[in-house]
Amino acid sequence: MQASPIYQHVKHALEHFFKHQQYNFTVALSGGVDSVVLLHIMHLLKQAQPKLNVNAIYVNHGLSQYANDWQRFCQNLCAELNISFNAAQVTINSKTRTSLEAQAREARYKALDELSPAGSVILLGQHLNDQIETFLLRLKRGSGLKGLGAMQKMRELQSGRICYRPLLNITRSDIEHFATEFNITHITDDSNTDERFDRNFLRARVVPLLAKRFKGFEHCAGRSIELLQQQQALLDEYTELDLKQSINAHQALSVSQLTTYSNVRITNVVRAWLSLFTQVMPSQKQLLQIINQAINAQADAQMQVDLSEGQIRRHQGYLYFVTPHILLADEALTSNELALNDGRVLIKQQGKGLRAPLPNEQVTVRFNCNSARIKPLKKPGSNTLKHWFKDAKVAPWLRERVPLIFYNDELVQVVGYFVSEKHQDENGIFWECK
Ligand SMILES: Nc1ncnc2c1ncn2[C@@H]1O[C@H](COP(=O)(O)OP(=O)(O)OP(=O)(O)O)[C@@H](O)[C@H]1O
Repeated sequence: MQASPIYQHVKHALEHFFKHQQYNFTVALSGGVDSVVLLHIMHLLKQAQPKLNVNAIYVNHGLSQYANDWQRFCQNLCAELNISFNAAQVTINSKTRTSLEAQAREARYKALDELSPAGSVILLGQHLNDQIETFLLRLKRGSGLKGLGAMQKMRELQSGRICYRPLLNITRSDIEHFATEFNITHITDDSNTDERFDRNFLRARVVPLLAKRFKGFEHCAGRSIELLQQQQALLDEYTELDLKQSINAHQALSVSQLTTYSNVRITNVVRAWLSLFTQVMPSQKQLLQIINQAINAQADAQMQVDLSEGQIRRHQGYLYFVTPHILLADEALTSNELALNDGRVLIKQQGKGLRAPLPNEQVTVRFNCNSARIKPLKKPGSNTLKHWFKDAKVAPWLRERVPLIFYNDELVQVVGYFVSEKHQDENGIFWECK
């Protein structure tokens, strides 16, 4: 086994971790041939490298009638190899197969992260054919450079945990040969052969056809994917530089800086800027609309482009991403200033206004809460904000920009207009917006 190219490959791949004194690994064990082979290799590596700590986790999605059998299989295998084992039970309730797979994946990573010992690297069994199938699925969807780059060998989860795919350059058939040669038993998931599903169709029909016709196709495709990843990494570095050049301290984007760039570079930096605020990228059409309005509209013209999670506004030569709700961070209780996303600043002043918040009152600033109620000082009775705005003849398009100060869920100040009678204090505080 030690002489086999797969063992040598994984050993070589992990040396990078050993160099950094990282010896703790958790195998994400599904019972399928890929992760089972990976587990055997880690078991062997442990003999050669005594510092190595290996454990395994099986995530039981409860989706297959065999899920518990697979769990038992994994548990027995780990007992045989003297590798500590854990299983996590997750619940998935989705209707379509695509969203089901996505949910299962998300739940799986979360469970793996939660159950893995602190600091250990999670090892996943995806191989070169998984990678090519992912590439082809993305090609079918019309993805760009990033999407076609498919899976990264190394990935960092939100928590900072590292996931690593040491078999990503190895073909499925090499893994299967290894298992046959060394009599390694594993489970087979029948649902992987149903060709109504795109990945299975690519796996059973398309990739074998290409591999038969073009010698070395899988490795060549793998090399192309690695090149795409490198080019994306390079582009990311340049994008970072452009973004740094183009934004100010409030993360607003300078229109005059944009105009020094070519069209593709503008589109690229606007996308990168938007990704600071939202995961949902606008369509190509919306993006062009933003760029056109930002650059071509008269300097004093109002600009507003609505996106799903906020609006793009222009103010004194800068673009702002304005979200409807801005929550004050806890430290804002003591801090005297808050920069709003549209370039204005909310400043806490001492004087006639509100009593200070109590220790159990969280201070937040919100926008667009027309149905919130308040009894303003020197006004008759309590009513909705909509009513008081109307009463004070505030133009409708200005109302949404008025910061509203809440103590917990109670509206206490309509900045620039009203203070709550119940919360008033002659020697208190008030918020001003500049
Ligand atoms: N139930 C499971 N428990 C633990 N690990 C799992 C489980 N299912 C899959 N894995 C891990 O994920 C790897 C990839 O599995 P598979 O190809 O079935 O998942 P996938 O849905 O394609 O995931 P991905 O989106 O990450 O490619 C496996 O080799 C294994 O390491």
